[in-house]
Amino acid sequence: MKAVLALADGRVFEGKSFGATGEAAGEVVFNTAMTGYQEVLTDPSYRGQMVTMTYTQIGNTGINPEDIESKQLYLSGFIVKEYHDCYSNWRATMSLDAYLKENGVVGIQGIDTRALTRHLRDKGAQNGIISTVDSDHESLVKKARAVPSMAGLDLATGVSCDKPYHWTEKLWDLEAGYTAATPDELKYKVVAYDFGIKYNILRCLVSAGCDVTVVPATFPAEEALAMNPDGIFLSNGPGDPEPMTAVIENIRKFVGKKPIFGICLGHQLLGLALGGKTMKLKFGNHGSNLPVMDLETRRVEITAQNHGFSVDIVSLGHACELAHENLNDQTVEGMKHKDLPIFSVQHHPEASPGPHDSHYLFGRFVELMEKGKA
Ligand SMILES: NC(=O)CC[C@H](N)C(=O)O
Repeated sequence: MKAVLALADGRVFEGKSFGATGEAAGEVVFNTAMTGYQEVLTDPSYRGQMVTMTYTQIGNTGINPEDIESKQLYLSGFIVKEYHDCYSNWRATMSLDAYLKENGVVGIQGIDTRALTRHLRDKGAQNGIISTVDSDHESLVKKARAVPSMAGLDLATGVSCDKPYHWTEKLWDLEAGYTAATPDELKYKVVAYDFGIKYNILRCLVSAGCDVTVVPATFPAEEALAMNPDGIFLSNGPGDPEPMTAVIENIRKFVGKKPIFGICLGHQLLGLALGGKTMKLKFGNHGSNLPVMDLETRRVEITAQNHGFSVDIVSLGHACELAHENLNDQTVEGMKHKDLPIFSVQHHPEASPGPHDSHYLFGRFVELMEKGKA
């Protein structure tokens, strides 16, 4: 069946349908990871977006029940060059096509994803429509233009959990698979704010020795402080951080009281809570091969990223300093408070399926909590 992708600026790509049929809308972004499409599909931070993979063959490893990053698929469309229905992996239980169909995600295959990526890189990420029911270019472009802009959208509050819960699962082990931590392994009490949290972040926290209670985005700081945690964690999530004013106000109440660690949206919300500003980037960074320098050690790490917004470090004045820098576009990759045990990164140190270069950041959080206890 024919499928068409139309962008708001009038560019149109014709391809073939895979996954669910129908019509989907969202901001079109490109992801440069060569592996891990399943993690992309289940990353809540992609809510409201349609993702094109720059890697050309997608589907080869099928879908398995262990590599999901959340309870459902959040992106609204999936765009690939060459879909492979014949999958091969020892853990796979179904094909990507069947998975997208089961979850109602519209896909398009057989388009020139290199041309699409170059277009997005030159013109910037923009809204689009994938359709299997309308093939009229003019009508589709019109629909793409009517999609609301990502800037100004609070999408995170809607993907958060409803009530607090406890997480005990550790990182995956080749022989044992996923196992739960025993109480004696968990030394640091952490309240983790869920703005669309990825499972592997929770596993990294637990494997680093954290006793994790996950709480909804709107959970009052007073109640979190009453739990007497050793540290506060702020998660990744979709959308623009700026409209999340109540959440930002809530985060401010932890400053000076507890060690804080933020990842991606959590990092941006922390920047805003500390009085800084955020901005939308031209096309952002989405992939698992992005070089970053830790300015403290001068070590370069290859990171996984998925963001369209960024913190303006200058707007933070003298409170925070730049701690990590993106070596591709020189954007703010991490910051740390000059006087308080507070730090955050724009990239994803939990990176599942990898790279694991930035795993040490969970250790840094634990060190801050250990100092706080002492
Ligand atoms: N992965 C994330 O947390 C993404 C943060 C935010 N939604 C952005 O696009 O920049």
